[in-house]
Amino acid sequence: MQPYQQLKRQIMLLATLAALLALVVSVVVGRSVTRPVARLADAARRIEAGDYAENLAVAGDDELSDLANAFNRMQGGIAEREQRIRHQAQHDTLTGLPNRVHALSLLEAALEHARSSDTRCAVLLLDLDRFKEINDTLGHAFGDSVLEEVGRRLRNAIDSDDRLARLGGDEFLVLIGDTDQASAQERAWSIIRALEAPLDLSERQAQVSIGASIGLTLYPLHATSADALLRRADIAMYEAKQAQRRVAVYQTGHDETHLRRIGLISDLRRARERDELRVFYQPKVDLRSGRVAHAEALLRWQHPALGTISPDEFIPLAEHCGLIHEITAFVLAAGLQQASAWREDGLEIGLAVNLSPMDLLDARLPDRVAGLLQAHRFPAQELILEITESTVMRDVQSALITMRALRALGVRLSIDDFGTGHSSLAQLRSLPVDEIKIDKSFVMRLDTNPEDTVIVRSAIEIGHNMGLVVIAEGVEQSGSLEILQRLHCDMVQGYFFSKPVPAEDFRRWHDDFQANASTRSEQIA
Ligand SMILES: Nc1nc2c(ncn2[C@@H]2O[C@H](COP(=O)(O)O[C@H]3[C@@H](O)[C@H](n4cnc5c(=O)[nH]c(N)nc54)O[C@@H]3COP(=O)(O)O)[C@@H](O)[C@H]2O)c(=O)[nH]1
Repeated sequence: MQPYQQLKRQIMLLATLAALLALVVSVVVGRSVTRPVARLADAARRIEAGDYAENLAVAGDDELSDLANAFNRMQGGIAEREQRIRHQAQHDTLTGLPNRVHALSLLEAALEHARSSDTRCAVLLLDLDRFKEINDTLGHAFGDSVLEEVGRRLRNAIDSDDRLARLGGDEFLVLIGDTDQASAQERAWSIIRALEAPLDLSERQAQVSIGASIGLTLYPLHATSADALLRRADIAMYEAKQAQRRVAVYQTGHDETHLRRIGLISDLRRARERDELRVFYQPKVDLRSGRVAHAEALLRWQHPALGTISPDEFIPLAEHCGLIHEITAFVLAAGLQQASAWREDGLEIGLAVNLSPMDLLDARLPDRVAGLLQAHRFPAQELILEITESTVMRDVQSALITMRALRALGVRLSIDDFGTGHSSLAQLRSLPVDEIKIDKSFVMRLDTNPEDTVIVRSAIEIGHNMGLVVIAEGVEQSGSLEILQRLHCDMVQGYFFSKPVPAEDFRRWHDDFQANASTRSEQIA
């Protein structure tokens, strides 16, 4: 029995040892599998939380190491894609510059820095001139190339500490830290100069000239919040554009004008469909025949709340917001319809219509004019289009293309506001025009200001030497009329004859004028 008991104890001992060994082995094996799996689970949680900083340590070359390597590659891929998405959300795809959203956070950061370091910073809002025409006439792809090149020029023009962004469309923002007004203005001018040379669009084998206007505000002088600084920079930019000053610093108190402007722009978009636009007519009188040669179409806006708005105020707004082509088309159509109706009714006069600077850069204008002349069966030579001298001189080459195309239709052209645009005689001689209109600022005080007589006399001589018809506008007094007759001016226009009036009043005025022809010829002759 004893040997049996001993054997049994030995078997029990061996069995216990075997069981213990199995337990130890299973714990060791289990740990070598669960530890890496737990580390992978931790890494997955980090990635989920957006933390891609740490890679998993990889040792050995078993299946678990392969899995860890795959995890690291996946983490790298996600990090890269996330970085790309973040960059795309904050940058403009065309120029690669920070976009509006990012620009605002850059501005907030710049303001925060200026506040904490008690320094000043400047906001420069840049808007390209003529970009809309380039886009409209040469196409959006061409416009995109222009924006890319402008982005490159601006990058080169700014200092390394400045921040540059594209706010959208043709609007760019430059932030300058730790600066003062004089230095910021100097920087603005160097940016303007950088855009002066024609843009070389090599991929399109084209060159295009484009200018810019910059509005400037300073923190904390002009405002302390990002929103107000940007808004006031926009006000200054508009003023720079209107006054053709290129760079303007915000002037305190100009916000109300800006608010009225914004309101008017939004109302102007609906003015036509609400039937608030009216064309008035003012006579252009031929001094030799004593007859009315043309009726000049002058637009009026009858605003339902603000009353009559002057074209001096709303035409620049229409140009700014891209409505001017629509407005010009409206005046041309309404004027031609009215003048045709008068002609059918025995009143054989021509029509004069004003073109705005932007119309002259619109390559589609000649076709539109041709279509309207045909639609109203109006003789082309009886239509005279008035273009201001400064408009033509701003971009003579582009203006010439449209002017020649209009002239080819038989339409006549007049240089309006003559004497104010500083054009040289050589430039004038090269223009395909038929008439010059001496600006009213030289004519209105002709009877009392001898210096004006000198200017008007030389303008008449210049016009006649070039074989052009000369008209003087702003004739208010009989004394001025007499001087113009003595100086052999061909035509006159002004309140002395009639203010611009609605079509029915014009017709009545004209019939009276004709009926009193003999009395008048004594007066005029
Ligand atoms: N592109 C377009 N421009 C237009 C259009 N309609 C008008 N305008 C331009 O707006 C400016 C102001 O025009 P308006 O208030 O109509 O003034 C005209 C005349 O009333 C004024 N005038 C004429 N005679 C006299 C005068 O004896 N005294 C005096 N104080 N003012 C007078 O001059 C304006 C005519 O200007 P002009 O075109 O130079 O002949 C003006 O620049 C208009 O051109 C439009 O449809 N499109």
